[in-house]
Amino acid sequence: MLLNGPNLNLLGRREPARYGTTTLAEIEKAVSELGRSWGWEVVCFQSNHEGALIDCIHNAFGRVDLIIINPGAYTHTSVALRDALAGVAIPVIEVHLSNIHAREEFRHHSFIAPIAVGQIAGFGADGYRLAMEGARHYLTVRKGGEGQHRPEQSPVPLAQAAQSRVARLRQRWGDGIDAFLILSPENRRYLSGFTGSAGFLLVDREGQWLATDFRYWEQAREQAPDWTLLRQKGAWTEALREAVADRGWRNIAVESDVVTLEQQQKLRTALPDVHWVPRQGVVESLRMVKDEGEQLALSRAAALADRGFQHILGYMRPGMTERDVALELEFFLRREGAQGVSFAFIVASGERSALPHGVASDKKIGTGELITLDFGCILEGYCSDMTRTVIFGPPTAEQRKVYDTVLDAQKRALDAIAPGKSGRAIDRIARDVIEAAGYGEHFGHGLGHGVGLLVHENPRLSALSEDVLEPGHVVTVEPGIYIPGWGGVRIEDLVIVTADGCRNLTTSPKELLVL
Ligand SMILES: O=C1C[C@@](O)(C(=O)O)C[C@@H](O)[C@@H]1O
Repeated sequence: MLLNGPNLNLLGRREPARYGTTTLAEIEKAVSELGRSWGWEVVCFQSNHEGALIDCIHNAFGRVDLIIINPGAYTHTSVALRDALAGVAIPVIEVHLSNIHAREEFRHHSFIAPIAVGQIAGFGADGYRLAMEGARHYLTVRKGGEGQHRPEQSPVPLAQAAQSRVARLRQRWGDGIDAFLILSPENRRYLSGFTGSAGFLLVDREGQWLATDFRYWEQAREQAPDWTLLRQKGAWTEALREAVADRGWRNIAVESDVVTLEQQQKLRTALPDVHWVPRQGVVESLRMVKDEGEQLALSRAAALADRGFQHILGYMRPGMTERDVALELEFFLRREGAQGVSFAFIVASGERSALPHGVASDKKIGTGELITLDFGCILEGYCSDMTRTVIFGPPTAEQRKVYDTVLDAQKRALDAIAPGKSGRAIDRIARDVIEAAGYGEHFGHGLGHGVGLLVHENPRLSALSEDVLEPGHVVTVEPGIYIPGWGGVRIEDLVIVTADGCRNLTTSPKELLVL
């Protein structure tokens, strides 16, 4: 949606030396046509009245993916316009024809800029085209999906990525190993691209085999074309025995943190001469660093969760049960293309918000209660995870204090994230803030965890963590304060560690939303 504020209807004749000669009608036409060429529908609106602009923004809730706005003089005066934009939580790009920062002092401040994705100023009418380019970039790259369209289901280029993963596995599995047997479903998928629910992988120095049963033979050929397919017809250990038979392998590594006692016995019985070498976390350590395709899938999953939050804000009312809210949220995410949810959603209100993992119950949500919503969805196999705490009705001083403490802790931890920092150090930064505010005993869990094919994986941000952050790590940052009998607050974003800090995949507003 393109919004223009007061006096911009005069463009073309208004101070042409400053604002140019292009009319608003010409700008709106150009923007609409550009949008159409990308398959977008652009709605344009101009008003000289603050209230009319605010009504238009309210109407956009749930219907519009992004707002490009030149608020005119309201830029510098209107808290109400800013609140409307923040309230509907639609991403905003602010545009000005003139460079407001090079003009009178009173034009230097914008009430809109702090809640905007970005600001474009000083390029005349061309600024609107630049804003459109910015919108396109934001919606496709940063938010991970164009417009209201379903998130693109294009597969992460797994087959290609998977080959380099196998090469890295060979480098890392250590000396004296003839082959590696992979039984973990996530590791199987990560290395081969095969998404079926059953099967195993065998990798030696030169070859790679994927065994699966009749249900998946076609799928396996398509998804894992570089793997030699072992058609499993009976017990999986039988297929394994045949595959290993004449190869002369003595030492085969197994995932010691995955293999059950029963599987261990079966392996020993099927291949008594093989020495099964325990190896822990080898593939998992590769999985910690997400490649480009994985980062894209994760950012899409996070963007969909953001849209889910926006949707549920408009749906929630006092008197609904936590379960009503969780169901609607899940239904929305599934309808918008999620393959599944990352975990059973947490919707914890009132005293229940003191339960860090208060899965949605039949409790009715009341006015004045803090409500913690912790949820995520799966796209292309990759999970998202986010938490926001909101309230119906004005917060008490204590609720505000707890909220602000958690927010401060979260922001400081986010600011500190960078390659080379330890998970323990980042956890400490958030914990110090919470301890200093007197709530130390009420923050009993770690600050964050890695997210990928599993919603909880390494690296960890916690007091016990040995992990050191690297570019490509994807972690949650989720401090919380939980006071039994009173309630709690948690705020959680999902971020990618970059070369010089982190990129936040969660873009939902973080100031306390009073519904
Ligand atoms: O009306 C306008 C136009 C403007 O938003 C611009 O586009 O440069 C800058 C504002 O300061 C001014 O009040």
